This record gives sequence, C-alpha cells and structure tokens, in this order.
Amino acid sequence: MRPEAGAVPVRAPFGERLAAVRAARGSLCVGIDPHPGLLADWGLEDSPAGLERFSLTVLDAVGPVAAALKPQVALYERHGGRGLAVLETLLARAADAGVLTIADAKRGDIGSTMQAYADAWLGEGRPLAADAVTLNPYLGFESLRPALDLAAATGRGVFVLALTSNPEGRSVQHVGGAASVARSIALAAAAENAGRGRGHVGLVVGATVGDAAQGLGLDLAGLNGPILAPGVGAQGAGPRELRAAFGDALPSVLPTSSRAVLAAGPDAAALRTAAERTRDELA
Ligand SMILES: O=C(O)c1cc(=O)[nH]c(=O)n1[C@@H]1O[C@H](COP(=O)(O)O)[C@@H](O)[C@H]1O
Repeated sequence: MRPEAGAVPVRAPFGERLAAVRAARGSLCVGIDPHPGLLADWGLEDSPAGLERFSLTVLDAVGPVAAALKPQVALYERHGGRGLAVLETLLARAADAGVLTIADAKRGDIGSTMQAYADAWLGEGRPLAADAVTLNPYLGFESLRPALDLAAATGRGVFVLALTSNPEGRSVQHVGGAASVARSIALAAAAENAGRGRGHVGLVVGATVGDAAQGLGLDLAGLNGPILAPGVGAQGAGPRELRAAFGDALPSVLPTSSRAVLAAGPDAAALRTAAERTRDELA
C-alpha cells in the first residue's frame, strides 16, 4: 500500500536506491513504450486492456533484470483516463515488486504550475508518483525548483533534459558555444547534487549524441548524479556509441532502450533474454 498524501517518506534517497539496484541488476533502463504497432505485434488491442497486458508483462519479465523501467506517459495519455489508470496500476505494482520507475513525462512549466506537476509525479501518496520523472528545462532550470525540492524531500529523483537523442535537439541545446544551453543545465544539475552522497538530479543525454558532451564542455563525470541515455537500439546507439558519448562518465550512465527490447515480446522469456542480452552487451 502507498502512504497517504502528506505522510513522512520512509524511503532512502533516490541516488542510494538506484546504486543498490544497479549493483544487483545491472544498469539497463528499459522503456515501456506501448506504441499501437507494438501492441498489434503482440496480438493485443490498442485499448486500455491491451495496454495493461503489455505493461504488466514487461514489468514481470524485465523488472527483475533492469535498473529501472521507464513508462512513456504519452502512450498512456492517448487512452485518456483509462490509460492513466493503467499507468497508475503499473507504477503501484512496480513499487510493490521493488522495481524502480522513471515516468517519462518531460514536464516543465512556470513555478506555480510546476508545483502541481511536481506533486503529480513525485508527491507522496499521489497516484502517478514514480521513483523519478523526466523534466524539460526550457522555461529555465530554476523553474523546475518545486520538482527538485520535492524529489529531495521524498527520496525521489529527476532527470533533466540536457542533450537529447534527436537530431533537432542541437538547434536549442548547442546554442551558445562554450556557454551552451546544455552546459548551463549540466552545471545547474551538478550544483544541486553538490554535497550529497549520491545526487538525485540526473541528466538526460542521448546515447546518440557522439562527442557533443565533450565538445560543449559538459563535465558529466562531475555531475554526481545519474545520466539517462536513451537512443540504444532503435535509434542506432550501441556499446561503441555509449563509450564515445560518455567516456569517463560511463559508470553513471543508465543506457536506455525501448522498442528494440519490447520487439522480443510478447513471450516473457524472450523479453527477459532480450533485456539481459542488451544489458550485458553494454556492460
Ligand atoms: O527522456 C527520454 O526518455 C528521451 C530523451 C531523449 O533524448 N530521447 C528519447 O528517445 N527519449 C525517450 O526514450 C524512448 C526511446 O525509445 P526507443 O527509441 O524505442 O528506444 C522514447 O520514449 C523517447 O521519448
């Protein structure tokens, strides 16, 4: 059972919990992206019932061999309230099973509204609260303050977009050269984590970004927090791309793959094997 809203959190800081899970299960994060085409491939309807079967199958098959599961919330939102109810069920079942969840919601808004997003995705006892949430800093890193503070207070984490895996990201994130937008986000995240054992403020840096992090002077090894690296598999990144993108910071990286692992379903054993193989190839 989840604690009531307002109850004192009992969990350890997110960075500590993540480190413990990684030591036991490795570093792969598997995205749960129930695209209509994948549901069809699995013989499931594009409906809340299909979504639930898909989500819980991935949880049971992959949860025990992954560092975290990352549901992409748009693929639940497109089913309206019943889709969000499935996401709620998935998050609750994962919490009961001791599987860490990162809600890929990419939220970001002016401070007063950000407070509501923070409460929705990180608030104690809230139905959609995950262990961590992805955040979009386009309104300014400091606009994320409610989520940064609530995550710290509740033992949860955030992953702030810095260098995204899509080619269009550079038109915003690389702007400024030596004082790039991406570097300013990385510096702000590192400042949040300073003085903490293992920081709760992570960054999103795509596995596909090549040498952009070094080129723009991002000190990823000095972040003192986790780095979510989507782009493994379907977007073309593998072990070589991860090494090139992260170098010394690799121990902090959670390589992240969705479609390439999910395509192995619906058979649970095949799904688990695909996740283990991906994890071990990247280790
Ligand atoms: O925040 C994310 O998760 C994310 C950031 C990013 O830079 N690139 C990126 O692909 N993602 C998400 O990661 C997942 C990638 O899925 P696959 O390409 O199927 O592995 C999708 O849910 C994306 O929305």
